[in-house]
Order: sequence, then structure tokens, then C-alpha cells
Amino acid sequence: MTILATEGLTKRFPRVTALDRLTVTAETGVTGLVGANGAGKSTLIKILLGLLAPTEGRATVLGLDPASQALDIRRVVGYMPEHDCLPPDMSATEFTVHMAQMSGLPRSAARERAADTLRHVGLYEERYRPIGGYSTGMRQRVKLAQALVHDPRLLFLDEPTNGLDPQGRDDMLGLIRRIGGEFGISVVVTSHLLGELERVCDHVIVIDGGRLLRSSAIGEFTQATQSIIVEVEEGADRLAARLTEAGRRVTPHGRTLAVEVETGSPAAFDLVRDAVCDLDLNLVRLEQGRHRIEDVFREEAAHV
Ligand SMILES: Nc1ncnc2c1ncn2[C@@H]1O[C@H](COP(=O)(O)OP(=O)(O)OP(=O)(O)O)[C@@H](O)[C@H]1O
Repeated sequence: MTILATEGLTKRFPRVTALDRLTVTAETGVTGLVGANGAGKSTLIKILLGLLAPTEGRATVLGLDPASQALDIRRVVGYMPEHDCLPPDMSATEFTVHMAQMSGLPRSAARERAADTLRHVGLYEERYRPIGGYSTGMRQRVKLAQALVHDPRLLFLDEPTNGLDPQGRDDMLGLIRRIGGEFGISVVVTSHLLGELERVCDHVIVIDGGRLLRSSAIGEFTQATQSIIVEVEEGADRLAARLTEAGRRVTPHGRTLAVEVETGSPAAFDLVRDAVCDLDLNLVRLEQGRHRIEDVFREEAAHV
């Protein structure tokens, strides 16, 4: 099912065109919206929520028109904004209950929903303390909880991993995967960190300068390429020479070699493993080479 669609969507600010004739659709599941800072991601989300009017073009969200049905959209959509907008003197519980009541739930149901949601996002006894004393990771969780508390069908998450350390980022990505999988809520998640979305998205939309660069299923971004990546502690040059002798094309990157092979060939893996053993090298890594989103983005950006 199509969760959002845009057609020729354009937003011009006095000094910059933030969206430039963007035509794109997204289906149910987890969709990554990827682009460098200033690419137009937040502007797109704000238009889809009816918070900003487009200069030209059209959009629908769950079949609704943001220009005339913004309130209906907000009933079924959750939004985690990029920037911090939390009241420092309230606790996570007070704030989330308040947001649930704003969405129309009676107080007792709002309290129950808020408690469940805060538990789902991983806030426990800290939820009674004022938000002003929270870490960045805890604040991101509160922002996520307020977006989820009214049980939306679709969630917009704007840079949810911003400012998090590697562990916090992993936790947030895990949560997003659960929301999309276990809870069955469709998610549109933005990031300028192209690689991190690979782990959580079914589909990726790449925009640059307000224009669509690419929209594809994640599998097409990360298709196995015809290479094996091998890393050794030392002796990469000797290993490269041995594999070249065996008729393989080898591209060295320091201690790491990319060895061209026919896709999925076990014989090629055996050849590399045997060469490492024969030369008595310490193996650090041996894996199938993959296209990463960064590579695709770089390649395509070069052609625009
Ligand atoms: N209210 C505004 N007035 C003027 N220019 C704006 C406004 N909002 C955004 N812009 C400009 O539009 C462009 C796109 O901004 P947008 O915030 O949508 O990008 P983004 O991809 O979300 O990047 P970031 O992650 O840095 O926010 C930028 O050049 C930005 O400076």
C-alpha cells in the first residue's frame, strides 16, 4: 500500500530551492530518506504534515491531502522532529501523557498508553524525573515516545540518531526496526549518515539539492558485488602477488584487498583462504564485498 506520494513537489524559499520537482512514492514498511545536510528532507516532512505549504506540486499521505486535511493526517501520523523541543521542567511521563491527551485520549487511557510507550522505547524509572536532566539518548527516546503514544499508522522520524554515541545509535536503530516489524507501523526515517539506514530500511529514497537521486528497495543498494574483501594483519602485498599469480584481479587498500570473483563462488573463497594459510598470514576479515549506500550515493551524485 502506498503511504505517501508526491508529484512535482517544489518548495522555494527566498534564497534557496529546498525541493525541486520531487516525484516519489513510498510503500508500507520502513523507508529511509537519505541526503546530505540541506538536501530538503525536513522540508519534505513538514510539507507532508501540512506544516509548510509547497510552492508547486502535490502530495498525499495515507491518501490524505496535507493542504486540506492536515488535522486528519496528524491523527494517524506520528512525528519526531529533528530539533529538541522538550519542556525541561516536565517529566517524560507528564509530557507523554499530555501529548496522548492532546491526541484525544481520556486521562486514564492516556496514562496507560504513555506508560506502555515509555517502556517500549526503553525509559523506566527515569521517566518520573524532569527531562532537563536527561542525556541526549534519553531525550531522543522521549521524542520517539510522544510520536508513538497515539498509536499512529505512520511515523516520521527526522534524524533520530543525531547526537547519539555508537551504542545509543544502535539502540535507536533497533527500536526503529521493532516499530516497523513487531508493531507493524510504517516508518519514514531520515539520516545524513547514509550507511546506517542499510540495517533498518526496506526501501531507500536518496535526495540531493531537493531532487530525487534514486528510490529503490534496499536489496538493490546492497547487492553482492563480484568481489571478496580480505584483510590481513601484515603481508597484504605478498597475498596480492599470490592471488594475482592465480589469475585474480586484486585491488589493494592498505591491509585490505578486494579480490574480483564470480558472485558467490565458494572456490574463490577457498583460494583466498588457502593462500592466507600457505603464506602463514594472520587473517582479520574475509567477506563478500557489497555495494554500500554511500557508494551508490557517491556514484549517482557524480552523474548529476
Ligand atoms: N524556513 C526556511 N527559510 C529559509 N530557508 C529554509 C527554511 N527551511 C529550510 N531552508 C533551507 O532549505 C534547504 C533544505 O533544508 P532542510 O532543512 O529541508 O534540509 P535537510 O535535508 O533536512 O537538512 P538538515 O538535516 O541539515 O536539516 C536548506 O538550504 C535550508 O537552509
